Amino acid sequence: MTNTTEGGAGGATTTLADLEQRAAARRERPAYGQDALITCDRLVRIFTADGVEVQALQGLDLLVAKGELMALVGASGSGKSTLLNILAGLDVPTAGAASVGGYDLLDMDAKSRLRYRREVVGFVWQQTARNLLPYLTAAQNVVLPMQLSGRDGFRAKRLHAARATELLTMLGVGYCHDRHPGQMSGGEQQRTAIAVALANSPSLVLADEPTGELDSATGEQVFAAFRTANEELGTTVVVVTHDHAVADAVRRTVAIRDGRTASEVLRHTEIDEHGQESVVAREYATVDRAGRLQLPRDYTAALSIENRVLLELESDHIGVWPDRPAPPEQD
Ligand SMILES: Nc1ncnc2c1ncn2[C@@H]1O[C@H](COP(=O)(O)OP(=O)(O)OP(=O)(O)O)[C@@H](O)[C@H]1O
Repeated sequence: MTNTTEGGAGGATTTLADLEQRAAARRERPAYGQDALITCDRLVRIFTADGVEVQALQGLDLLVAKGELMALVGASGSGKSTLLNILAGLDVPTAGAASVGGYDLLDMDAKSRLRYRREVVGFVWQQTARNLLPYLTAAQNVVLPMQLSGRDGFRAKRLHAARATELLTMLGVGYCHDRHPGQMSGGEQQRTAIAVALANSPSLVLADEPTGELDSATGEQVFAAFRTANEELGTTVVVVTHDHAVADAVRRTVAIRDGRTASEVLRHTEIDEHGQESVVAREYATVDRAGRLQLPRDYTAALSIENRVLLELESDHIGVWPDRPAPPEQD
């Protein structure tokens, strides 16, 4: 039997066998985010302050693969810190789904939340003073999270001390081993903070504006330390930043607008016919799970697009046209 239906845009004929094939392909498609380290699926976070609701995240979708080094950017108030706090296990979303390394961030009891925060994720804050305890040396600061995660005894102590030395050296601040934060520069403190975040070998390190308080040369050194952690240890790194030098130095920069991922820039290296290497950046708009797309504001403004557009499906692209009033009918 060959039932046929008229297809949508092109009016092509679809057979029953085609439909069965499509249904089978859909069944076999891997689940959303199956291979990702971070999966955010229609994530919502609503805050209520003085009886007023603020929708900080409004159905945010994001996948981050294991081993990525990526940046999150966006205007003030777009929801970046809210997302980072959720991924850090410090805040709980109102709705949607979020998981990191198999931990469901909406459904963790107090014990697993503590284990998650100690062992799966490391965090570096913008304020250097918030990252380190002032009365401990750099090495003691790095040892602390290892002690807190429960391993103790003489052998453990030796291993902790050796790991602290190794991490500080790897990040270029081995010479700060016995210094207190007050005896270190802002950049040295931030690199030590990265060592602290890496102490328990987390899969993920999150950083909120880690170069925000630093001059550009020092900021570059701190970013280089994140890159070292990513390349040497394979740690996935997500950095929220307003710093163009950081946003331009990663392979993937995701922009958040009004609590949703709006666009992303992907960069790759190309080699021309003379063997010259150059980094090529392409900007993409994000299509969410429901097929929604945010058009860039300057594009909509340039064509005076307001509340609707005409769409035309072509064989290899979709045309988006401003809605123009129909010309007056001729008598
Ligand atoms: N605890 C809270 N209570 C009430 N509203 C909040 C709370 N935290 C964040 N918000 C609101 O949620 C929205 C998103 O805030 P968020 O801090 O995530 O933005 P952001 O993109 O990190 O901004 P910035 O770049 O200025 O740090 C803002 O409107 C903010 O005022």
